[in-house]
Amino acid sequence: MSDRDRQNLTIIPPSHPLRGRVAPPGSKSITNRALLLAALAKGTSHLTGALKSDDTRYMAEALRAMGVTIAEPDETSFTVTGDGRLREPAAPLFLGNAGTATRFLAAAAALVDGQVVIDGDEHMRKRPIKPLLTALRSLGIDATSETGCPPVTIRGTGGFEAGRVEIDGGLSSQYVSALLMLAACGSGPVDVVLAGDDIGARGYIELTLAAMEAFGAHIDRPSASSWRVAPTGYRAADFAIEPDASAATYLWAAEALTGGAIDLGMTAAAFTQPDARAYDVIAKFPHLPAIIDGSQMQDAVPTLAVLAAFNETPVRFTGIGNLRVKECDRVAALAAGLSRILPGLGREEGDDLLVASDPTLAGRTLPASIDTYADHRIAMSFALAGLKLHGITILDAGCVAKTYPDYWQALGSLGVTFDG
Ligand SMILES: O=C(O)C1=C[C@@H](OP(=O)(O)O)[C@@H](O)[C@H](O)C1
Ligand SMILES: C=C(OP(=O)(O)O)C(=O)O
Repeated sequence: MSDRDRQNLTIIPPSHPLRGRVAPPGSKSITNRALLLAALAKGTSHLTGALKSDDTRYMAEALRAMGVTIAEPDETSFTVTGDGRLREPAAPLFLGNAGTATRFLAAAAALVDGQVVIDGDEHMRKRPIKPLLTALRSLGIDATSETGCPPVTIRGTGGFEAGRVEIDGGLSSQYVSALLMLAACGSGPVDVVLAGDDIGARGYIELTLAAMEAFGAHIDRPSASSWRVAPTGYRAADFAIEPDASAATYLWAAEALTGGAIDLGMTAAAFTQPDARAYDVIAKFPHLPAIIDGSQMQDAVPTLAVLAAFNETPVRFTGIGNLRVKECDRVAALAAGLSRILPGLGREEGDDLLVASDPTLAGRTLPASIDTYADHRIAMSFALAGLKLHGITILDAGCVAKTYPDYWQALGSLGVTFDG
């Protein structure tokens, strides 16, 4: 099927362990950081190993609309030429449901001398951005939204007041990353300081700092919750993007569930993204721990939750409150999808997800249509259930195009077949 099809797919459980070689696509998180940093740099940057998917296309298109030249020499490369400035776009920037693009550009738009409207689809319009706007305003930037979610209007003056900015990253670490990337373009040093709840996925901040440094930024770390960013701006760089660790989790889980061997072309230890932590948890299957704290590997939680259904013993997922403000309410979507397979298999308790687990599930016929709520991770994780059960249908299977357009082909290359 093509990337854009919005069709339903029934997975036929393979009668053999999944074996073969599948290289996951480039990291979404790193590609969208690199695109922005390269766009803010003077000169030409070559990004290789990049992801080409809905989320990165939205980012690239938005940057083009702000005057950046972006060529695509091949399927995994971008050549980005900037002059250190972003220009006022002629129309609102539409960013679909790409959280990274939306949050990162809402901050970077402060560098435009003019007005930028940042908008997304109906899902993005429910994802909070107010803490980021509050922080931008404290830097003297005119940033508003009527609902606390996109659409957002930034009326920039081409710069901002350097100084100190506090940010509450409790709902999304992307707010912190967005401010950090903006901070290097100030007229003086900027202190970015965490306020309120600690951020869940700290690993994403490390990814941001590493990408900034690769494009010439200087960052001091006076404490575990503050960063001093020097006013260096960015310089063009040749930058290799590693494969996507969240995408890798589906392959690791497929391997564990079927007793197969899938060669991803790199070891789990070689990833710098937070979701690579899931590898060690998946390796324990079918003896997953009774409690899994998902806070530091949030995007891997759907993968782990579906795997947990086939575990020997039940699993409680904690630290996942902000999964409710991702592409959909993932705590609710996981509980609903699991319970569609077998009533009570998944249950919400506060913000925790309880997976009842049933080691006798494998091999059964349990017809279930899984509503994906246009969420790529719900589609990709429930496909794993279809490797062991007859009758699993993924609705709107094309939504995987957000971050892994070739997902179904990848499973197909391992011998999985589909109806639909
Ligand atoms: O910075 C990033 O690249 C990301 C941060 C996480 O989001 P939150 O910080 O909103 O939790 C993660 O879920 C998202 O897929 C990518
Ligand atoms: C939460 C996700 O994406 P984003 O916030 O970048 O839209 C995700 O990819 O699981």
